[in-house]
Amino acid sequence: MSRHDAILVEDLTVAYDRHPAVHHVSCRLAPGSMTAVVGPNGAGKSTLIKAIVGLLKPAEGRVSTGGLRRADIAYLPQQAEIDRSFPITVADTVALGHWCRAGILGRLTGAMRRGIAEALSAVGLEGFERRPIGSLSVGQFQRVLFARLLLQDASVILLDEPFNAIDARTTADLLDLVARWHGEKRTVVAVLHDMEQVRHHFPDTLLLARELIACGPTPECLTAEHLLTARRMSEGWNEDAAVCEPVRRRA
Ligand SMILES: Nc1ncnc2c1ncn2[C@@H]1O[C@H](COP(=O)(O)OP(=O)(O)OP(=O)(O)O)[C@@H](O)[C@H]1O
Repeated sequence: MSRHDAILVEDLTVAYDRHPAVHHVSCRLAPGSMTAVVGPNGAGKSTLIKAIVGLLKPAEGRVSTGGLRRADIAYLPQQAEIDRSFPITVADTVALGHWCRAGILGRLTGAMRRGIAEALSAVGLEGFERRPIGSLSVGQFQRVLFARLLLQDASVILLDEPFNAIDARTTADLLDLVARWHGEKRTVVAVLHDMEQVRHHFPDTLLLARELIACGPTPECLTAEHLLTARRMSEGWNEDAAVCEPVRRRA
């Protein structure tokens, strides 16, 4: 695991067809922090995560990932964005965690295979190596993706709605893994909808409604007042008319 400086988001605007989904957001995610990203539907949470990973380019502002290489940043997209019809085994899916580091031309060594077996055991899927991923339940597949994250050994781990449609038992097991990563001083950022989960497990929160409402210790961010502000801003947002001024000046 590589050490890194804080992740800095500075005056970030990310737009789709020039309509901003994230609007002039600035925040700092300290190394080793564990932050929940929350906000109403369509608030820009996934967009912010994708911009931090580098999958979306800023229309304005910038993201600095503390001197890390792309391989040091692990990203788990929403399950809905992952094609499970691809005929690939559990072992090969988990092995992708190695390829992120070794490159796809590397060979699976005996040590790597042991690593895969250990990671599967850690997520409660011992002996699942040969199963095709298409045959797994939603919860089992999420466990596989967490095993892959374990192998990737990244300094920064970004999770987009990791517990959406996941059963309570699996959620509890995977939350334990997230807490373990936090204990290992990795930087964890997770998009979440369950406020109780956030209050219980995430020391820091970033509340978004396209613009930043609050960022910092969870008890200070998740106040009734901030949540109301986020809801009102989200309801008041005009999808069609909101071409970002700085973007328009540039065009
Ligand atoms: N690929 C895309 N093309 C055009 N617009 C998009 C695209 N992806 C997202 N958007 C729009 O950007 C806005 C923010 O979407 P985003 O998915 O980032 O929000 P979110 O907070 O993650 O939402 P949810 O909680 O519903 O998952 C929404 O209005 C959405 O419709």
